[in-house]
Amino acid sequence: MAALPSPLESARFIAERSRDVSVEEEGVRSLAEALFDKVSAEEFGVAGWKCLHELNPRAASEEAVSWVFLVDTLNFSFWSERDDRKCLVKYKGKSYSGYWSLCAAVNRALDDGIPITSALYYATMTLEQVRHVFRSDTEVPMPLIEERHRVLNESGTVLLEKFGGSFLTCVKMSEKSAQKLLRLVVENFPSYRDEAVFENKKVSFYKRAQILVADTWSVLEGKGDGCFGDISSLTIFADYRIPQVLVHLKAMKYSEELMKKLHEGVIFQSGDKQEVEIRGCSIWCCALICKHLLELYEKKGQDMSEKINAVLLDYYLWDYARDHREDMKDIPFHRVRCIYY
Ligand SMILES: Nc1nc2c(c(CN[C@H]3C=C[C@H](O)[C@@H]3O)cn2[C@@H]2O[C@H](COP(=O)(O)O)[C@@H](O)[C@H]2O)c(=O)[nH]1
Repeated sequence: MAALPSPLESARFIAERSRDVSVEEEGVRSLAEALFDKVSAEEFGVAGWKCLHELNPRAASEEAVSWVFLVDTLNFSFWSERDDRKCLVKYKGKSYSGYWSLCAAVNRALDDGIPITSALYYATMTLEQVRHVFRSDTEVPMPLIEERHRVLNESGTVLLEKFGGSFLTCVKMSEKSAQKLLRLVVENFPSYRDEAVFENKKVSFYKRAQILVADTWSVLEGKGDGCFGDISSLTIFADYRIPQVLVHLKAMKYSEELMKKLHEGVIFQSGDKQEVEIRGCSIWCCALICKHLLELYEKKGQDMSEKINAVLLDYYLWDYARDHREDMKDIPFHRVRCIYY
């Protein structure tokens, strides 16, 4: 399979030609300055993945890696048409929405003795079993449940046939290279092939493949099989929350025409020109923020290349978006129904 341009090369290509989305140099600079003190905090580092999120596994075991693979295989499209009618999953007395509703449903199933993180189980799960495991505690079901069923069967079958049913085996084959693991995932698991065509050129985003590598790095705490020497080569993960927060923080800007469509709640198709511009510019914008942050520290004689990378910036911005929903309500997120993000 001929390799496509990397997500970073794709992002640069898109940002240089984008018409409805622009990266705001001044906004990038001031956001980097605003983040300057935050990045040296403990929770900004890889430890934040566990200490900030109660549903994430505590262990760094094979089972924890299997949890990550299952969750990131289903890590797409949680947004609801109406904010007052959405899928919620109750777990240990707390109600979770969006991405966290997925994690809550997985942990609920495990507590109920359902081996949901085992490829042997989800490779042959029926649609009814998937509906049961990922059932909502409201009348609104989790979106794209049929696609989730298909993707589970497909990924479980590949994991059994090629990696002995264990994603840790795939991780070990990457020999501590994030890029090699990314390639192994994209080449072997079709649902992770998050690609598009922009101005007649193939481009890649690999949002779920990259977040899978990042979450594997996080769950293994950057140690042992998860000690990826090239983790900084990953980009942010082009979902529907990061663009929203970048526009809110004025590092990125939408044209009036695009903003109008977003306010009208237009549903975009995966691969639409404006959708590709939103995703490509988000990746490029965050690459520039990381670059500025490193330069700001360099000026102070500090090499922060171990502490600042697109993965940690992404996690911070995504959590920020979660915690500032109310402040961001004037910036609509772009709506796509797809299995890629
Ligand atoms: N760029 C980026 N996108 C991310 C994540 C995560 C979950 N990662 C967390 C887990 C541990 C880490 O510490 C992260 O905090 C989910 N998503 C995407 O968001 C969307 C769901 O949003 P909402 O409807 O509001 O729940 C959907 O496209 C989903 O694929 C991330 O980290 N980065």
